Amino acid sequence: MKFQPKASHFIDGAYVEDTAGAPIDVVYPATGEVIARLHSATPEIVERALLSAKAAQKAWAAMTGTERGRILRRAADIMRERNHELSVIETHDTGKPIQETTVADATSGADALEYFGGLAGSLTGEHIPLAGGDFVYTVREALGVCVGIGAWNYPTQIACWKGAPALACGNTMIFKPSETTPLAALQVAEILVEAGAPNGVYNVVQGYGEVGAALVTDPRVAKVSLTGSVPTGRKVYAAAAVGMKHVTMELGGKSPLIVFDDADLENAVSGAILGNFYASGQVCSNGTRVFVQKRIKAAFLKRLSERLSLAKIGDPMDPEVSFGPMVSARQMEIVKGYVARGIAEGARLVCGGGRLDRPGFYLQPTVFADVTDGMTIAREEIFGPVMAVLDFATEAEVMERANSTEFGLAAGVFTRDLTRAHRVVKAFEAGTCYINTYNLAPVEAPFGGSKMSGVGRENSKLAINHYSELKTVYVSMNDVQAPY
Ligand SMILES: NC(=O)c1ccc[n+]([C@@H]2O[C@H](COP(=O)([O-])OP(=O)(O)OC[C@H]3O[C@@H](n4cnc5c(N)ncnc54)[C@H](O)[C@@H]3O)[C@@H](O)[C@H]2O)c1
Repeated sequence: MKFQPKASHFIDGAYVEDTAGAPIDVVYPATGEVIARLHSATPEIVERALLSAKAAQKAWAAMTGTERGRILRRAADIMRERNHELSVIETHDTGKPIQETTVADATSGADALEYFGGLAGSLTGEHIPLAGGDFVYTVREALGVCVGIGAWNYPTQIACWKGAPALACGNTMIFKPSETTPLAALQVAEILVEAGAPNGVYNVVQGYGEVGAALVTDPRVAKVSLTGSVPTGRKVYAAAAVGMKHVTMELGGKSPLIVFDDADLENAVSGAILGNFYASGQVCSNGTRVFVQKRIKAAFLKRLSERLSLAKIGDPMDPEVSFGPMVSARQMEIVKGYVARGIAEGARLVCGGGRLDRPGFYLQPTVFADVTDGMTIAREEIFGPVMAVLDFATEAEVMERANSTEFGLAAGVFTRDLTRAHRVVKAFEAGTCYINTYNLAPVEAPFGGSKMSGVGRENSKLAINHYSELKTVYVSMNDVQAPY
């Protein structure tokens, strides 16, 4: 098989196999063909990974941040040099067009390795002067062994967004990719070793939910960072709480994108396309509830339909193709179910809605109009190429409706009125907001959700706080005053 890795897991600097684990077939979403067969980690494999990560951690943390950072930055360089090869793997793992994976996956992973590699040498505590010459200093310390658990939409990016800050702070990591897309993280592990990371610093174990659960509950693990759905997040957060572990939760969303009638229409349509159809709609921060002010509704829908007809749907390895298949038959069926619910509940199908007559898991880019707040497609995360367009009249009304959701990952507004834009953003109950654009996630900016969409932030300097803790040291310069 063309994409068969040397073995399923990467532990202590080497590939490791245990065929006793349940099989994991890797399916190329564009054809349905099995391109690799891996095995879920057995308890022995999980134990080996934990021993390896635990054993490597102290020495890794004892290196200077500059030394650790140099390794991460070297890994970033290797990832960029191999961008094409890595993008081909990512496309086969996920089905995302090579046009997308070339610019948004290994490159985004490399950005994280470079950024946190750059920060690693500057991680310090502080000095706090007190009365009488006493003082406190704080020491920024690694947490220990961190577990990263990934979703299937951005396998390379997630492996790096979690690994880079964890390693920069002196932690070691065990990363469990999604069972749907297990290939990319192995490449990240190999590259880190090639760049000079000591054995055991970054390990990859494959598996289904129970492997993730075994890692989360192990007492040797200090922190868990999950990217996944809200139901999984609830379980993982609860399990981590038993051991009082640190957590980062990057979960799902049903984000609002508000288009006022003074917006630049072409930009607003572009934003709605980026926020609904990139990666065939399989993006957590997607603005899937598009609120359009009534006066421009017809023009917006007309232009949106015209622009969507320009999408080139097809073989994701064709560099001209801009829209590929869903990640799996299962996900495609889930999304088809939502399309049927949309129709049954009275939404108006403007375009798409069907499966393409070709092998693979292709659904057309789909737009519903006249969607109302109570409809299933306006309430639940679909995680596919389905946009719901809702009408609104006033700002006060739309803000109330936009926030009326348990989710709070992202939100966006298109308007030429800057005062209104900032007022709207202030009122959004969401972690990541956009004014006159959508879905950009540069490594320099914090990314994450409010409400049920998550806890903590990835990227930016803030991620350092989530992968380290401060030790407080009180130093007395005076005699000790005891009462007796
Ligand atoms: N906020 C973000 O940054 C972000 C990014 C990408 C995807 N997502 C979300 O991820 C979801 C889609 O991904 P998915 O279907 O892979 O999500 P999922 O929740 O089904 O699985 C996520 C990961 O958790 C593991 N897992 C499942 N049960 C577990 C358990 N009990 N203990 C430990 N691990 C367990 C899975 O094996 C997988 O690796 C969507 O909801 C999407 O919004 C969020």
